[in-house]
Amino acid sequence: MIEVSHLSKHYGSVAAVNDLSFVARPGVVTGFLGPNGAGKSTTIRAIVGLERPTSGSATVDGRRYADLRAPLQEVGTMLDGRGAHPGRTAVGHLMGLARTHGIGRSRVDQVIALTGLESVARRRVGTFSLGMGQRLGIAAALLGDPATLILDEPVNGLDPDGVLWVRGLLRALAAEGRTVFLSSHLMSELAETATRIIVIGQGRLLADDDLENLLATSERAGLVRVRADDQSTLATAARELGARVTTDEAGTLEISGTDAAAVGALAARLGVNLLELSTASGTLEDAYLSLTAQAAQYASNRDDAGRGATR
Ligand SMILES: Nc1ncnc2c1ncn2[C@@H]1O[C@H](COP(=O)(O)OP(=O)(O)OP(=O)(O)O)[C@@H](O)[C@H]1O
Repeated sequence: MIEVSHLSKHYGSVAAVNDLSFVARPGVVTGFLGPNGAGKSTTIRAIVGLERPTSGSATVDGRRYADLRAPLQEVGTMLDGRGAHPGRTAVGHLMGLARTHGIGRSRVDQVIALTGLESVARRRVGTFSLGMGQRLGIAAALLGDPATLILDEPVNGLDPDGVLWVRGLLRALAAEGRTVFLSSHLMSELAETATRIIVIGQGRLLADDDLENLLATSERAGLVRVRADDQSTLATAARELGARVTTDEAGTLEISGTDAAAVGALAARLGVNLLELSTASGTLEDAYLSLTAQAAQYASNRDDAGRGATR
């Protein structure tokens, strides 16, 4: 379990992380999301002991990273897929890490097999594609069979097969009871892999919720999309019943304030033939954009209020 409690990190006058608290639980894939500069890397670096917090704390299973007896066996991290020396082979890199932690050759072979690197295990890391480098980073993170995994952008550079493989692997690792914490700027990817989402902006917590709940807050959730042979008659009637009707770029009607069954029944009463009738599900992207827009609005109101007070 990862616990971040009232964590703040200031660089001079910049508050990279500002009184941030959240918990990433075992058995769950937790996604960590935020715009560029939101403070994700700083938070992750504080969790793995690479940054000293200005105040607050970040612990793994109740202990600071620096106090872990065998970090590799407790927390697997992939902060940079290209962490290995280019002149080393994949197996050489993993053996080097394994030796410092008393991990045997058989575990090295296991993680090489698990990450699909058998055919390139003896190639120099400098010749690896971005995707192979990511697989090697994941292999290194798994080496100590840790209960907690922290992965920064794990699907970066992977081909579609690789992306599917990472999704399956991370879900399986969480299903074994591990804490899986990953950051990604690919929202659709996070929505496919994580079931809990933490969103930060300007160093502060914006949301910490189950994916399902976040998706339900998306403005598009429940929007009825319809194409028909006489859209203007249908649109007028729907508006008269109090629904809000807009048209997307492709000419499809998007109706809110009602549901698909009611729109279907209305069309039948009017004698309008439906060509398509569906209900849009929310996307993480929508939910995220509305959260970050609210945060920007709040910040600008706060700034305005501050300016007003000094006038
Ligand atoms: N060593 C540092 N010195 C000064 N400022 C820093 C330092 N590291 C980060 N910052 C600043 O802190 C803020 C948060 O940066 P951070 O890298 O944690 O964000 P991020 O969410 O990881 O962004 P990205 O998605 O772009 O990697 C930014 O304004 C950044 O410029």
